[in-house]
Amino acid sequence: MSSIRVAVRIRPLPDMSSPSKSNIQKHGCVSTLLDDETFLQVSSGGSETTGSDADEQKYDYVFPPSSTQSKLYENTAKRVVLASRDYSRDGTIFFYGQTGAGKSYSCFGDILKAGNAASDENGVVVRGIRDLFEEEGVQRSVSFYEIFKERVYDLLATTKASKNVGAKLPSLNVRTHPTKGSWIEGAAEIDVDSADACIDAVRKGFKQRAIGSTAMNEQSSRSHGVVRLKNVRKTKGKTPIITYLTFVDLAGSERQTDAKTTGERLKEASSINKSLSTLGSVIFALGKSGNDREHVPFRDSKLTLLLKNSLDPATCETCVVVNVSPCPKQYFETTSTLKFARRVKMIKGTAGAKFDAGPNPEVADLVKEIGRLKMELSSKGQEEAKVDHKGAAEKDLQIKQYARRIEELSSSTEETSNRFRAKAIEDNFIAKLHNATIKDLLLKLQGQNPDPNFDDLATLCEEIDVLRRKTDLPNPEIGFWRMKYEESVSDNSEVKSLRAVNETIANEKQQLQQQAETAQALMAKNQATSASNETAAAREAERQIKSLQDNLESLENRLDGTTKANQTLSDNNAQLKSHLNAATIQAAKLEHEMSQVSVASTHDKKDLEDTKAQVTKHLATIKMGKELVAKLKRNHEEEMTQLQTELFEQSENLVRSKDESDNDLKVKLAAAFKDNAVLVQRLKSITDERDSTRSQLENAATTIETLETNLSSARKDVESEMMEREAGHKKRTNELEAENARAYERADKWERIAEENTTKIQTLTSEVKRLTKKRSDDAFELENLQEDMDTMTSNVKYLQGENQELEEIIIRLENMQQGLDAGMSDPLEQREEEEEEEEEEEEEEEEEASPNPEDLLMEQRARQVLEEATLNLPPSPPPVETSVYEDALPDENVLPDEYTESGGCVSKNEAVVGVSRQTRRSILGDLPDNE
Ligand SMILES: Nc1ncnc2c1ncn2[C@@H]1O[C@H](COP(=O)(O)OP(=O)(O)OP(=O)(O)O)[C@@H](O)[C@H]1O
Repeated sequence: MSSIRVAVRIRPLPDMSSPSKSNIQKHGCVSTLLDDETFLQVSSGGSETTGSDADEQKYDYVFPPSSTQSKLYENTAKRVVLASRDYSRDGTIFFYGQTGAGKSYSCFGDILKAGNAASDENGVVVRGIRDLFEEEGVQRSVSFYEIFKERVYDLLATTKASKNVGAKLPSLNVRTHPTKGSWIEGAAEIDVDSADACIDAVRKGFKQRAIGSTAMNEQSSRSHGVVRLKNVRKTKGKTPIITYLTFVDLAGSERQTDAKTTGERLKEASSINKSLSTLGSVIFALGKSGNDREHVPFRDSKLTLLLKNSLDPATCETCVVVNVSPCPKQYFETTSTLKFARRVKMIKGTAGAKFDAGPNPEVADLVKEIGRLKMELSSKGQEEAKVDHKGAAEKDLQIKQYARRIEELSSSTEETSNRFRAKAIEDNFIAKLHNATIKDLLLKLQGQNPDPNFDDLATLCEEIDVLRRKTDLPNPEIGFWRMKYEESVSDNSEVKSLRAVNETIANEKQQLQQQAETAQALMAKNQATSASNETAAAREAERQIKSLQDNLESLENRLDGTTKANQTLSDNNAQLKSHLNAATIQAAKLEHEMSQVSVASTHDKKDLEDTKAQVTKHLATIKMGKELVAKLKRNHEEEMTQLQTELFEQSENLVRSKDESDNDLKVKLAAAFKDNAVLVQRLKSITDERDSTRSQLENAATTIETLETNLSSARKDVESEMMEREAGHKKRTNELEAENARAYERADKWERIAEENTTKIQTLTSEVKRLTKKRSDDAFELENLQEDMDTMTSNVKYLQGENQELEEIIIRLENMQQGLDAGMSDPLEQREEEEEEEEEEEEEEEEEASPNPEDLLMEQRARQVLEEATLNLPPSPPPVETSVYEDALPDENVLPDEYTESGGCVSKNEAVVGVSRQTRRSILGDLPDNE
C-alpha cells in the first residue's frame, strides 16, 4: 500500500529577518531545524527554542521560506509524476493552506508570465507536465475544472460564453461509473501532444479561473482548481491502460471570522469548509483498510466525487503540500492548517514514511542507471576507437554486444516491473476475495451455524496458506532476472580485457621498480668509489653510472607514463566496478522492492489473518468446552451429573445467547429490512419523481415542439409579408427615384436659367446704373434749364405786367380820347377813328405774332441742348421680356413712367425723346410732334 506524503512549505514574508546562525531557524511563528528537513515547530511567541505553547512535529518534508520551486518539486511531486509516468499509477497532488499562503504559487508558479523550461519560478504543474512528456507514445489529454460553491465549471470550454475571460460559464455535472471512474459531463478534454501545448492549455484555463476578493487577500481564489491529465497507454492486443495525474489547488482554508466574511462570501466560505472537511473525511476513510474501512463519503462534495478513483492510497500515489504563513498574526490559522497536515500524516501507513524506498522510484532509478551506463559505454567506445585502431572493430563488436545486453536487460526490467504490477493487482484482488469469504464464514460461524463448518475452515486455512506461500516465497522471476543480470556482468569481455590490461600494467610497474632499485644501488656504489680514486675503472664505472642514470631517467619517465595509464585504467576499472556494484545493488533493491510490495500485499491481508485468528479462537473455545466435557466424563458420576447439569446450563446459556444473538440478528435483519424498505420506498419515490420529471420533460418537449411549429408558421407569414412590403417598397423607391431624377433635371434647368438671368441682371444692373447716372446728369442740366426758363418766365411776366400797365394807360388814354372826341367830333370822323382803331389792333396783333429776338435766342439755345442730349444717348437695348425681368428690375422710380408704359416696350431713345419733348414743350410751349 502506498502512503500519503505530507510536506509543509513556509512562505517568505517581505519583512522577514535573515535566519539566525544557530541550528534553529526561526521564521515568524514557525521554526525549522538546519539539519533536519522534517522538523517543524509552531509557537505563538515565547523564546526562540520552545514557547510555552510550542508544538513540534515531524513531516515528510519541511520547506523553509528560502526553499526554491525546484526543491519543492523534486522532493514532493516528482515521485507522484514518475509513478504516473513509469508505472501507470494514478497520482494526485493537493495544495492546501489558508489564503495567501502560497498554494497557487507552489502549484502554478508564474505560468502566466513564463512557463518556459528554464524558469526558476515554474510551479509543480509545469515541471510535472515537462517530466511526464518525457515518455513518448502515450496519448494524453488535459482538462481544467473549477469547483466554486459546489458547482463545477469547465475552464477549457470553447463555448461562446467562455470566450470572454470572466464571463459566466455553465455549471456541469459529475458522473460516476463503477469501472470507468468519474468524469465531468460535457467538459472539454484537450488532446495534447507536447509539454508546451499542454502548458498552453493550462495557462488558458488559469486565466479563466474566477477570482474573488476577501478582506484578507485582494485576489483570493475562492474555488478549487483541478488540472487533470489523462494518459492512455495502448499495448498491442490489450485494453488500453488509462491513468490520471491530478493537481488540485484547493481554495483557502482560513476561518470565516478572520476573513471578515458576510453574506455571499459567508456562503462561499461554508461551501469551501464543507468540501475541505469532506476531503479530509474521504482521505481518512480511505486510509483505513479491511474491516476498519467504513463508508467513504465521496458523494458529500463535488471535489471528492470527481477524484473518487484518484484518491485511494491502494491504487494512487498521493501527496499533500501544506502551505503555511509564518506571520505571527496568522498563528491560529497556521496551527489549524498544521492540524490538518498531522491528521493526514497519521493515516495508516504514512507515519515516518519520509519518501521511503517505495517500489517505483527505485526501478526508475535502475532504468536511469541503465541509460547512463549506455551513454557512458558509447562515449567510452568512441574514445577507445580513437586510441586503439587495431582492436577497434573488435571493441565495436563488444560494445554492440554489451549494448544489446543492456537493451535486453532494460526491456526485461520493464517486463518484470509490468508483471510485478499485474501480480500486485492480482494479489490485492485475491486478498479482497479471501477477505469476503472469511467474512462470510465468520458470519456463518457467529450466526446461523453453531457447529462451524470445518470443511469450509479447512479450505479457508488452505487458501490462506497458499496465499502466504505466494507472497512469502522469493519470487522465482526475480531470481531468474537477477541471474541473467549477473551473467551479463560476468560475461562482459570488456571487463575481462580491462582486467588483463590492468594485470600487465601491474607487472610492468613491478619490473620498472626493480630496475629503479638496481640503478639506485649502483649510484650509491659509484659515489663511494669516486671519493677514493680517479682510476679508469672508476671513470668506466662513472660512464656506466651515467648510462644507468639515463636508463633510470627514461625508465622513470616510462614508469610515469605507465603509472598514469595504469591510473586511468584503474580509475575506469573502479568506475566500471562501481557501476556494476550499483547495478547489482539495484537488482537487489528491485528484489527487495518486490518483496516489499509482497509485504504490502500481505499487509493488506492482515485483516484476513486477524479474522483467521478470531476463527481459530472460536474453535479453541469450542474445543476447550469439549475437552472439559470429556474430562468431566472421566470423573465420578455425581460430578458428571453436576457437570452435566452445568454443561446443560452452559449449553442452555449458549443456546440462550445464541437465541439472543439470533434475536439480535433478527432485530438487525428487521432493521435492515426496514432500512431496505425505506430505501426501496426512497428509490420508488425517486423513480416516481424521475418518471414525473420525464413526463414533464416530455410535455415540455411537446409544448416546445408546438411552439416551434407555431413559431415557424408565424415566421413564414412574417417573411411573406416582409417580402410583399419589400416589393412595394422597392416599387415606391423606383418611382421616387424617377421623380427625383426629374426634379434634379428641373433643378438643373432652373439653375441654368438662373445663371443666365443672373448674367442678364448683372448687365442690366450696370446699364441701369449708367442710365441712372445719366439721368441725374440730365436732371442737373434740366434744373439749369428750368432756372433759365424761370428767369425767362419772370421776364415774360414782367413784360406782361408792363404790357398790362401800357394797356391800362392806353385804355385810359382812349377813354380820355373818347371823352375829348365826344365833346368835339361829327359821325364821319367817328367812323374814321373806329377804322383807325381797328387798324391799330391789327398791327398790335401782328406785332404780337412776330418773334421777339430774345425769345428766338432762347429757343435756339433749347434746341442746342436737346441735340446734345440726343447725341449722348447710347444705342437702344434689345427688347426684353417683361416676365423675365419683372423681378429683377429695380423699382419703378429708377426709370421714368414712360419707360414702363405700353408693357415695357418703350425704347430708351424714345423715352429720352419723350423727356426732351416734354422739356421742350415746357420751354417752348406747344410744339408740333414732328419737331
Ligand atoms: N514561496 C514563495 N516565494 C515567493 N513568493 C511567494 C511564495 N509563496 C507565496 N508567494 C507570493 O505570495 C502571494 C500569494 O500567494 P498565492 O496566490 O500563491 O497564495 P494562495 O495560497 O494561492 O492564495 P489563494 O487561496 O488566495 O489563492 C503571491 O504573490 C505569491 O507570489
